[in-house]
Amino acid sequence: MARQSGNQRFNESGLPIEPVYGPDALEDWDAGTKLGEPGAYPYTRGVYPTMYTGRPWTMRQYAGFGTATESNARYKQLIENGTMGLSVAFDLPTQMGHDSDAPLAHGEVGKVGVAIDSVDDMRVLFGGIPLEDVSTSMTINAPAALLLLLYQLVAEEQGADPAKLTGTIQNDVLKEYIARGTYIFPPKPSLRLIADIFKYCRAEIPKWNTISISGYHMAEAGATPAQEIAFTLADGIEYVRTAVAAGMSVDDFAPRLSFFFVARTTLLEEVAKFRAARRIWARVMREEFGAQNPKSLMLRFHTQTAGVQLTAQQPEVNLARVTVQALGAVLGGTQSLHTNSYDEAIALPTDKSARLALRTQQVLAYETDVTATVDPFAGSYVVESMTDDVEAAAVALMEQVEDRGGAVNAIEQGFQKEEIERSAYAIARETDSGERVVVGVNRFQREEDEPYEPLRVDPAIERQQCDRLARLRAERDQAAVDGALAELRKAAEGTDNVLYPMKEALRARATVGEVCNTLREIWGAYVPTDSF
Ligand SMILES: CC(C)(COP(=O)(O)OP(=O)(O)OC[C@H]1O[C@@H](n2cnc3c(N)ncnc32)[C@H](O)[C@@H]1OP(=O)(O)O)[C@@H](O)C(=O)NCCC(=O)NCCSC(=O)CCC(=O)O
Repeated sequence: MARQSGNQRFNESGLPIEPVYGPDALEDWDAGTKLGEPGAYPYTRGVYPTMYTGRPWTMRQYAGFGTATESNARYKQLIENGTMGLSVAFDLPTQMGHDSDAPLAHGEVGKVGVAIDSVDDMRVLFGGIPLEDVSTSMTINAPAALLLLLYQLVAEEQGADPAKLTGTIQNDVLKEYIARGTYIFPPKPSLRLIADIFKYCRAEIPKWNTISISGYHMAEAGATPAQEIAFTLADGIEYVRTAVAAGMSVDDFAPRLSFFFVARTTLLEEVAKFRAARRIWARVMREEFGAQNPKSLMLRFHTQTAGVQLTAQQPEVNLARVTVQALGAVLGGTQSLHTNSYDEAIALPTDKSARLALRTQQVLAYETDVTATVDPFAGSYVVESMTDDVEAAAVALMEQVEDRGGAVNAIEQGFQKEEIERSAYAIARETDSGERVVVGVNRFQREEDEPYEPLRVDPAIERQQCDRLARLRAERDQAAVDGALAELRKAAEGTDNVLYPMKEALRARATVGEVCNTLREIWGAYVPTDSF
């Protein structure tokens, strides 16, 4: 919502927003250079010439909880309801590279996602789902290589050709240091691992999107739209530099970089943000990195509607919020979309709320006219002006990151985190004072909400998962596991690609925790230098 100071109103990025925009707003504006054609440089109008007139975005609902068996059932239900791609949520122990029976995992098994300890669990997770035919996103970062290899192992067991596998691993560790927190190793070995993943995928799984460079979590932590894209693109630049320094040519990996942003209820600014992000990335890739392949210049992105804007009070109102947020993502040209369930501010989505969230996307895709024409806001006085404004603000922030020596150095100096904290504090202050209206929270409240029965994860799941692990350790060929982990250790100490020995260890049924612990012993664990 627009904030006001005196007579001047400001958008979420803190930039002035005028009550009326007219031709004078675009006086020096040149459609040829600012817009180009859809599917052509600078990709302001979208990455594909036909966009949704050719094919709708991928409806990709993020899901996963409890054991692999329960999550498998949810995926099948989503597919039956018309979801177009899978998106796996892992529990915290898996995300941190701990087995379900590790002391640190206690109380967290299966809570915020599915618990995956070994290839046995992965086989159950995708049982009955032909992996050659579905595209799967996995929200996994520090242990991304492991989960990707487990996926490949299960796909191969199904008889799939790895060259045909499509999907995405999040694999974006830099934003974990800034906003999300599931890092394991320090930046240097983390970046080396990411370069190993880029090389491995190019050789073995060439259609896989190797990373999902994410601003979503920064936005959820309070980043403004300009900060969200600036810090995300700055992380992207760091990854490109890392891969180039590791000996790859930019066009060998850049076509498989992907991005992930939030969509807020401030629809006009969000559309401007997506368009600005595409323009900046295309320019950076062409001018700074000399990319030649058009696919290297295209910023392809997934969007999730803003969870932080959902309220526990009067939760059905969230359906309206999610619709507006999703509409912004579509008008901004997203490639893939997750719409949150209306009950997500309270608990894990129920079957019904998950279905309603997907139905929201289907209404937008099939009952409205926004898919009938590409980039409907092109030439709009206000949206083009805002696109320029958000772009300029983001570029200025990216320069501040560069002045600090790039994304990693800026992270080590606490720059991005401090900037985001400042924005989050401003939002909290405005909400408390009522300057920022949140329907049902600081205006239009009700005395009593209707009763709501949330979905809860059964605590017995942890016991079951520990029993599975005990069985696995008793059954497997321990000498084979030890030998494979020794090979992995050797590669991690040297410069060989770690993914090849890692795959053999996982095939021999080494667990996620055992593989990560082997790497922890060599690479150490990251300790944040927090200024808060
Ligand atoms: C690139 C994206 C963004 C989208 O990939 P998709 O496969 O869905 O879409 P796509 O690449 O655009 O399209 C698939 C294929 O169709 C083609 N295609 C699509 N539209 C076209 C058109 N109009 N004309 C011609 N071709 C077209 C593309 O070229 C591509 O083929 P080719 O490939 O052959 O060109 C990917 O990375 C992705 O799916 N990301 C999802 C990430 C995600 O779900 N994250 C959840 C995070 S959840 C989270 O983190 C929040 C909570 C937490 O903290 O845990």
